[in-house]
Amino acid sequence: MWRGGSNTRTCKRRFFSSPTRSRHHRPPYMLHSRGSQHLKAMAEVDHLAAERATARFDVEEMKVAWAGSRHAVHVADRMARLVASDPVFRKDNRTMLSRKELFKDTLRKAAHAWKRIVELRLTEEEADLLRQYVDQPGYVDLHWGMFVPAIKGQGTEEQQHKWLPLAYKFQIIGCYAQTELGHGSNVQGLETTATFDPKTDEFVIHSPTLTSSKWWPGGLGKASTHAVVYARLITEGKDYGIHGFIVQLRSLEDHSPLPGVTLGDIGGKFGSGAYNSMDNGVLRFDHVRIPRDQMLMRLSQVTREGKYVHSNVPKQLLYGTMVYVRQSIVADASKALSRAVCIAVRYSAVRKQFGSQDGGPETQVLNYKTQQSRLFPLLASAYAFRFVGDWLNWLYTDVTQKLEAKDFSTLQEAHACTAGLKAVTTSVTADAIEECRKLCGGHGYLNSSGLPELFAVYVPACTYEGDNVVLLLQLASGKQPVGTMAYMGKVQYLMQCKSAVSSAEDWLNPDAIQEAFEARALRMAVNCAQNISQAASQEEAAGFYERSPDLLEAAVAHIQLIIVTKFIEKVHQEIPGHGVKEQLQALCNVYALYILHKHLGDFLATGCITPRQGALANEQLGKLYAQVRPNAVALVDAFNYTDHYLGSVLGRYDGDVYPALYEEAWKDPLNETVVPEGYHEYLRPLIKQQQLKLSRL
Ligand SMILES: CCCCCCCCCCCCCCCCCCCCCCCC(=O)SCCNC(=O)CCNC(=O)[C@H](O)C(C)(C)COP(=O)(O)OP(=O)(O)OC[C@H]1O[C@@H](n2cnc3c(N)ncnc32)[C@H](O)[C@@H]1OP(=O)(O)O
Ligand SMILES: Cc1cc2nc3c(=O)[nH]c(=O)nc-3n(C[C@H](O)[C@H](O)[C@H](O)COP(=O)(O)OP(=O)(O)OC[C@H]3O[C@@H](n4cnc5c(N)ncnc54)[C@H](O)[C@@H]3O)c2cc1C
Repeated sequence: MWRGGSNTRTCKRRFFSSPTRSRHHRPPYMLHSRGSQHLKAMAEVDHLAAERATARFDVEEMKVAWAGSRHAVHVADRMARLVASDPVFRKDNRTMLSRKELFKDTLRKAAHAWKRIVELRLTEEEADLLRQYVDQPGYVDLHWGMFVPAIKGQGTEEQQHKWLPLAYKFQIIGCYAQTELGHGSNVQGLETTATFDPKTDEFVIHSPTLTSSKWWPGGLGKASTHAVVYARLITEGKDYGIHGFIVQLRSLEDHSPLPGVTLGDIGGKFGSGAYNSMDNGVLRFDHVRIPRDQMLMRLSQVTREGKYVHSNVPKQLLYGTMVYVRQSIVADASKALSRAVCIAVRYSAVRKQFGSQDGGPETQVLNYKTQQSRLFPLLASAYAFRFVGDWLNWLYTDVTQKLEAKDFSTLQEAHACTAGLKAVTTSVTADAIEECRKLCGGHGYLNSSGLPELFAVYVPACTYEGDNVVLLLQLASGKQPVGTMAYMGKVQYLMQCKSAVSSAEDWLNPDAIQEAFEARALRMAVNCAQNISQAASQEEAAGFYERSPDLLEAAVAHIQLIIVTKFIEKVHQEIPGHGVKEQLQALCNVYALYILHKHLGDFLATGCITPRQGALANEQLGKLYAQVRPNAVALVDAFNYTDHYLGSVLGRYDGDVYPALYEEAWKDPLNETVVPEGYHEYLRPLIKQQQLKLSRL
């Protein structure tokens, strides 16, 4: 009832472009020179072979651990290769396309993807993987990711019967129109109205103010024919708050807006290429009439007479589609992060700087301890997010089954976990992609590194589906010591326990880690509660408001505890494959001790550990980095990404970076002519003028 969608593991949401200007306009000397032959010969070398040879574990088995099963590896392999081998899905110069070209290319790719899905009779799992590997944000993401789930979760059986077959066959295209110009986070503050007219048995959908214009919905701007619109339900003169309605926006004959509907795209967004393939839209209604049965009536109904009836279920079930997407965003975080880390690790193994003695080899930058201390925690985080994402998917499935049986007991826990994990994993991932760009030095700033676009596509995840700060503040309400909060039941012990760690090796004990993280999270929560009651002698809300920055930090501590706990639990399981478990154990320790080191202030201020124990954790972290180093390239190989999906000259599997960088540069439109456009207009007159001046001197 609450979930809106299929619980297939969901992932990225992008669709991509074919280059329309991919000709190499190289100067003649490039085409026939010895240099060119040299580049060709170089391309046959696997520059990372030596790195792969040092791995102390079975990479194929690690692929299984990462993907979740042998079947998952196999299906992902097939879909990735299907996309990589199809010229329509080329994406190598997407950042050079104009907005219009990019959007048209997105439509083309989506149509082609659908054709292949139908021709090959792909399963839902395969189709979704294909969508991910096409890797270009587009209307289909919102159609499948939010429109369909909203109808499934909030529509009655009859409504599902009527609308879902149309959506499944793309006879209609839908989007999720909730956010308005004036309100996004505050859903209860939305202004669009849906007023019931008993005379005609219709709702009148209206945008009463400028700020009530729908603003942001993906797929709305140009593609969608329909939307699930969230509006204030008014009947018998009373406002019953926000409800969902299916509204047709465009003609199914010629795609023109229906009478009373004004809509368009909201304009260019951050970065080149990136999320600009998506038509985020604006929408206004001028007294648009829809039949009463287009209100999504699973949770509450309006009768023919106009009487409002609310089923005996929590009203927050209306937010179910958002919860569904939030859990899929957590699964996606590990994908985006692992892509960035894969690029940075491979490139760091190829790149050499300094350290040459008497003409000997220079040092691979991956050997610098500073590079390791910046990069390996991100590698560990990718694995940590992967496993916590799997767990969250399980939790989501579990709560959905309970809700079907009218058991609402785990609703709050599921909401808090999805909100908190969405906030923490997306914030860390966005920062980590930028860090990976820096880890790749100057070349990381080139579009051909893949990192600028990955960042630009990813960073709005910190905002959409709930601003991360707003979501973290949700954790502060309604805490009961159940599920992931169960440790709070040990309040007496955790408030006074002292860590027994006395050597660096002691930090390898999962119980020591677990206890320190539990004590820190609990003490921060208790401190907040005490401070709130002190700050607000009169009213709790005032104290909450006053101490909300501390609440944020306490919420992050709680979520980090969940991530650490789920990683530890994963490593305790049976994991087949030579050395696989040991590597995951090392990464789990890196993740936990890195968080401990980074947030040392919290652990010290709450008295969970001593400064000496903090120093020992850092000492152990250094040892773990040395352990990870020979396995680093193999650990990113285990993500099993094709070069097409990575889309990075720096992250190439063969590590043959320099010829690729060199080749890529010549594809830039600026290199289509040897003498640039504008030379005769602006450069030549300037130079000539200066020459003339000089000759007069
Ligand atoms: C061609 C190819 C074909 C391929 C076919 C393949 C098919 C495959 C199918 C799978 C595809 C999957 C694709 C997925 C891809 C998805 C891509 C998505 C891209 C992202 C787009 C982004 C979209 C959006 O951004 S939509 C808009 C999102 N907006 C928000 O998130 C708004 C945030 N605000 C809120 O959520 C709320 O307003 C909130 C929670 C901040 C405050 O709410 P409110 O004011 O009502 O409540 P409170 O007073 O704060 O709380 C009261 C009470 O309720 C509890 N509560 C709040 N929310 C919930 C909840 N959701 N559940 C349960 N409980 C909740 C809250 O904790 C309080 O509890 P108390 O106990 O009373 O304290
Ligand atoms: C790329 C993209 C795609 C999107 N797609 C869709 C879509 O398909 N459908 C749809 O309906 N919407 C969509 N959205 C809208 C998105 O869900 C909202 O932008 C998001 O929920 C944040 O809301 P807001 O813009 O109102 O931010 P605001 O709430 O205005 O945030 C501004 C600042 O205020 C702070 N803030 C707000 N409230 C509080 C508080 N209570 N306490 C402390 N700080 C607070 C925030 O932390 C932030 O720093 C999309 C947005 C983006 C960027």
